Amino acid sequence: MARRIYMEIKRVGELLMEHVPGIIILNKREEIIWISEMIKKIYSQKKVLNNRFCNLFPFTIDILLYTSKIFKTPYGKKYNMKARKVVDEEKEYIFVFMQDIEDFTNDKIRLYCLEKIISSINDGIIMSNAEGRIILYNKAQEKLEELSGKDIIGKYLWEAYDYKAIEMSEHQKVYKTGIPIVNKYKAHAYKDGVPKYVFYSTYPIEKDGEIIGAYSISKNETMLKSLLSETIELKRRLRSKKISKKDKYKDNGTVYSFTDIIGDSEQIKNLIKEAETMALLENNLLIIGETGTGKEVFAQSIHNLGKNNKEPFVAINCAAIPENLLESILFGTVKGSYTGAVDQAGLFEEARGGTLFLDELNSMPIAMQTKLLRVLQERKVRRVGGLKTTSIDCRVISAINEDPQKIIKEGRLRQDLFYRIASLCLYIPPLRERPQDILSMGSFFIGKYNNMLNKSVKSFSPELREIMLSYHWPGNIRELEHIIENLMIRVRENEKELRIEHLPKYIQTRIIGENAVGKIRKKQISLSEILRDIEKRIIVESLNKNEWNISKTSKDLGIIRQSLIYRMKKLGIKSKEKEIV
Ligand SMILES: Nc1ncnc2c1ncn2[C@@H]1O[C@H](COP(=O)(O)OP(=O)(O)OP(=O)(O)O)[C@@H](O)[C@H]1O
Repeated sequence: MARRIYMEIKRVGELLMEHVPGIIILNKREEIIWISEMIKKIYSQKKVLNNRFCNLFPFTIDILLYTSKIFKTPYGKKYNMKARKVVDEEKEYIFVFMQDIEDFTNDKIRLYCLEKIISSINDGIIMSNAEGRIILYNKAQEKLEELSGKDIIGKYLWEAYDYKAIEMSEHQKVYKTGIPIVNKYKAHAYKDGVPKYVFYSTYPIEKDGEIIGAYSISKNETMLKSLLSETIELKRRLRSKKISKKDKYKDNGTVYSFTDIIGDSEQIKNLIKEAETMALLENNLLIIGETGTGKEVFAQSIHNLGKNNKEPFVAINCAAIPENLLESILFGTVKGSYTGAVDQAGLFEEARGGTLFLDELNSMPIAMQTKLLRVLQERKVRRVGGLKTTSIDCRVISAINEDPQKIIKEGRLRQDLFYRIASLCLYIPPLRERPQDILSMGSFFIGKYNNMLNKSVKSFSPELREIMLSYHWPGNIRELEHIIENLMIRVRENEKELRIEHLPKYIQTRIIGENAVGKIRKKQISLSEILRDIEKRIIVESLNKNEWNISKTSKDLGIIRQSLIYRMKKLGIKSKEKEIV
């Protein structure tokens, strides 16, 4: 019988070894009856078996049953030790577990710990892979969207969220462009027809220069509400103190004026002239332009040229604020109107005498648009929960990043509100329609990062310039700056020219791929020419990088010398190209 139980206990020990490799089994008299392979590496089996535990270790079993202890071997290795009692057929056994502390750096354990952390944090996390399948959905996200991770992990995003088109998936957008989408407030999930709004940002996951997926972090709205109120309160206090006069515009809430606007194209020059005229009028103004085209830059410049430029410029991004909070932020609150509400002026009151800039107005929910329209018509505002009305006395500049006619047709922008906010209209064309500005702004950003990073870059390589001119710049100037920043980080201190190879791989694929496909589509060039062109470009870039040393270049490209020489001949690469690239 005893033998059977011993075999059984030994089997349990072996099974447990999968999880904790260091196991010692003791009988009731605390004599060691079995040890795992890992313990055999520390002590000789002869010395250990049948010996009493207290002869070998500095702790009593009673202590280890009660709490875990760190044990240091004579060689300096540390183990975490704990004990558990097992009673079987009235026999008592004690299992002592020894966990290598450094094991915590093992991938398996690290992964386990990360999973624990992800499931216990307050922020919602959802992650998808390259195909758009959901691979992670934590508990907090379940709470926010009232969906179950069990049901949706493994599904495509568009299946899980019932999107009408794959393009509606922001994760896929981020995966394809590599550009994060930040501070969104939107509902993707619906419970019994009720939208589950979440406040979130989506980021790409980059590994070895390639994007392999995307993830979003969603915030808890209640917490966010109090944070936002605090931020607004802080801003107000800062503004009222007018801390510094060093920056010429600091005390009115702006940083840009027309002199900061860069661009050599006729379009931008005309636009500045148009905007300068509009600055002298006091009508409400609508600025239309894709994301990152400089709508806020123009709005601030217009304010600073206007006669009320000493008064505040107050900006709010309508897409970033939860719907029920937007109303209190714009119109203000009266103490007690909801839990935690204080007597607080809204932004309309804050902007008195100056300008209120409503960015991404097209994201404002329709119900809120109705309230805004009423305020603009009556030119009076009433704080949430209050009875008293206050006259409003500010210029309203709004910005939208979509075609107004289209969103009116789709019912996302009230037509009457559009007429109210768009007495004057300024349209900023996308960067791809003003190629001259791509280069002038590019040079401006080179200068900016030369200063910041202590580098002395002078220009773009001809290849890079060509690619930049034919890329379609969906993120406009913001994206251009992001790309130049990436180039400038990677270019070496002694280099004078930015080249394609200075870009991370995922950006290269994004901009080169599109360039090539664009040319093929326009039938300007055949696929084989494109491939030849890319091959030539990569080889010449690498030759330049390696100062035309054939051995170094072939190593760099991962091909043998002979193959490199053959390809150079085939592609007509001669060393004179050193000067032209
Ligand atoms: N003409 C310009 N000259 C200099 N910098 C510019 C110009 N246009 C845009 N920028 C820069 O590009 C970035 C984006 O500008 P801005 O925030 O004004 O764009 P936006 O159109 O308001 O974007 P969004 O619609 O996403 O709010 C800023 O860093 C700004 O400094």
